Amino acid sequence: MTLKVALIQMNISFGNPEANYEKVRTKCKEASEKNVDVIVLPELWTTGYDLTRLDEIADVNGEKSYSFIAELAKDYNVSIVGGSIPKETDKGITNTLFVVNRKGEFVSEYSKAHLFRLMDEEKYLTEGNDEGSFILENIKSAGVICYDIRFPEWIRTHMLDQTKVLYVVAEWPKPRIDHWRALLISRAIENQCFVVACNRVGTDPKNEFGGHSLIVGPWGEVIVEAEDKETILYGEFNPEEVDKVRETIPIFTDRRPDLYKL
Ligand SMILES: NC(=O)CCC(=O)C(=O)O
Repeated sequence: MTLKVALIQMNISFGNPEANYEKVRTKCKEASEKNVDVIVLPELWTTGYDLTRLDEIADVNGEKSYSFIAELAKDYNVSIVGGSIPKETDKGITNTLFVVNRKGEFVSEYSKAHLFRLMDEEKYLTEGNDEGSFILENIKSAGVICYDIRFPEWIRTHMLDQTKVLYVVAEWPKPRIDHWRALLISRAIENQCFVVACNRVGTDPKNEFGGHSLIVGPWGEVIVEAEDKETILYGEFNPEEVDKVRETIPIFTDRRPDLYKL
């Protein structure tokens, strides 16, 4: 079975949720016309990194964004890895990814575990403490957020249970786009999984973002890759290929956790 995915590599209107909702609505409609199974959005797509105004513009309990995405999923008969949004909770504002299926039903949510100091996240956001594993389109999957990919032990934690697809949603700046590519390819090779990674483009007052959304296969091959312009990146792959790679080089059998200081 092949999985058809669409990655919405968009510019994000700084601190302007209404403009971003409208853009996401248009892009999801366009992607759904290609009969994709899964649509993926970038990190903090409702607000961008307008962190100093999160008290005003974060989504209370994530309710508005969640219903918006659930409605789109139902209308267009598509599963959605809904990027992430700033979610106002009792414990603070989290950078939260949520996933809905084709019926618009809630599948899972995950709050970014590693906050990125270089972009002041730790001053305005509260870190998550739970894993991002879920089943989507009958495939064992996981979703993490941007800086999380620099922590191979965290990604490995998600991969120990036959997970086949890792979704990554990001706002990754252009000056480190080589890291983005290298880290994603490394995570795919070392975990023998598909990596489906959606970045944003454009600028905000402090950063220029690098795009290069991509899909990597379990041998580390780049299946499709965007440039640094706004686009919808389409890709198709068979998640079962993971099993062949894991049989050929059985790293999950050969690993020696008894030796590792983790
Ligand atoms: N939004 C992010 O987490 C950015 C991470 C990043 O740029 C990095 O170099 O890591």
